[in-house]
Amino acid sequence: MDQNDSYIGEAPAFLVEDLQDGPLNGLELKNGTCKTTTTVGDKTYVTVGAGDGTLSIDVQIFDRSLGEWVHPTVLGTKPLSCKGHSAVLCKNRILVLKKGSKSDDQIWFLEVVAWSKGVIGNAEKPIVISGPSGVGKGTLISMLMKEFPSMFGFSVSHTTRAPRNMEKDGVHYHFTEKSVMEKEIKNGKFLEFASVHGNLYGTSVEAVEVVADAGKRCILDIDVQGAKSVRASSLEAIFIFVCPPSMEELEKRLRDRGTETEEQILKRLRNAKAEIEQGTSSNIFDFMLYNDKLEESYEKLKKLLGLDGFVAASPKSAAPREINLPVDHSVSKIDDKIIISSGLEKEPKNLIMLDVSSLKGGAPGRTRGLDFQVIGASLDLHC
Ligand SMILES: Nc1ncnc2c1ncn2[C@@H]1O[C@H](COP(=O)(O)OP(=O)(O)OP(=O)(O)O)[C@@H](O)[C@H]1O
Ligand SMILES: Nc1nc2c(ncn2[C@@H]2O[C@H](COP(=O)(O)O)[C@@H](O)[C@H]2O)c(=O)[nH]1
Repeated sequence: MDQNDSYIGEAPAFLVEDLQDGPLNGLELKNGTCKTTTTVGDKTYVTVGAGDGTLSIDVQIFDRSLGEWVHPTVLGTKPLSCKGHSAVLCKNRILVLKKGSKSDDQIWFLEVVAWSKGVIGNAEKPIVISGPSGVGKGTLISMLMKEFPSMFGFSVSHTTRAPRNMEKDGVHYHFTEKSVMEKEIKNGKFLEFASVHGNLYGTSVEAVEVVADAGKRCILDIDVQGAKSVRASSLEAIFIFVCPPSMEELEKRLRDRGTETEEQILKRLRNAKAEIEQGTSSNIFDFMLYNDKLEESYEKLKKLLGLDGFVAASPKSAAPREINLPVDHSVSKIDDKIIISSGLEKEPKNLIMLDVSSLKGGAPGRTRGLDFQVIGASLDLHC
């Protein structure tokens, strides 16, 4: 272990020396370009990058009141390290700017302590569709995605159930071993998960965020327990419960679909009763949709999503706004503005002003609502 490595419970000598001078905020440490310290209350958060782009940026905490190092379990997808990074405290989160990284990988938030990727702009609220097995959720979602392919994207869940004949891994589900999924649940990969009809199902944070990253509105097809968990999470969504016209009709649809064994059909029908009771009586759902006649139900669904009379346009070619972050930069903060400046000493400074006044969402996943302005001609800006 060299002097740049950090120990759990013991402060490396060079860090103690740096930290003795009092709280440092967002400054890179003397001994390494890939380490920053940010102080929040009693704790100094040290982000450590390996610099080779393969390992992730590590987080260590120096508890100043105890004089001890803490190595926390950090939730969320971790950013890979890079040529170096800067950090600045804003709105109780640490904004980390990665040097020399791709435009969709430059801005991260460390939400004391979970990582969430910083994204320019906002996304429309995801739509959670729930209801008993066989009611027609998948059918309605397919119709919506077929008519509005550029508007909606599907959240591909993980499941431990076996694939059906026509189902493709990565398209309908991520089919996963139980032991793998249990480990991933422990690692904080899932926004929600539940045991449904004897198998594990879960929505990963990434499944929802990749859809929004592609500029589409995300649709989740999940059971009532999952909807309840999402409702309790930081993800703001619209919740729709799909009801069958009768239990007889639900049974007919399940049987006619021909994808389940007799035992599974009976299990799903038993669970349906509890789901309908919960779905219709709880405060989880914003809308009830009775799926009797398919075409009529589809029209109602479009209406409640504000899509009635809406003509599907061809995809807009609005390119995402990207910051071209200078590799060598310094960071400072004035109120809700983060000033990123580059340019050699005595040369005119190139400035990017990152506006964090409208931050939305947060860990786990993405922090949206960032905006920026470029002040200075020589910075490339892809707009
Ligand atoms: N309004 C409807 N009238 C008649 N049949 C329907 C209607 N809606 C869907 N179906 C049929 O019912 C069956 C079940 O539909 P679907 O697979 O979409 O249900 P689901 O709610 O997604 O079920 P699961 O939760 O098990 O995935 C399918 O064969 C579908 O074609
Ligand atoms: N809580 C979650 N429920 C999910 C998820 N993905 C699907 N589901 C629900 O499971 C049942 C059965 O689905 P099937 O494909 O086996 O018929 C159904 O009610 C789905 O809505 C998930 O990620 N989380």
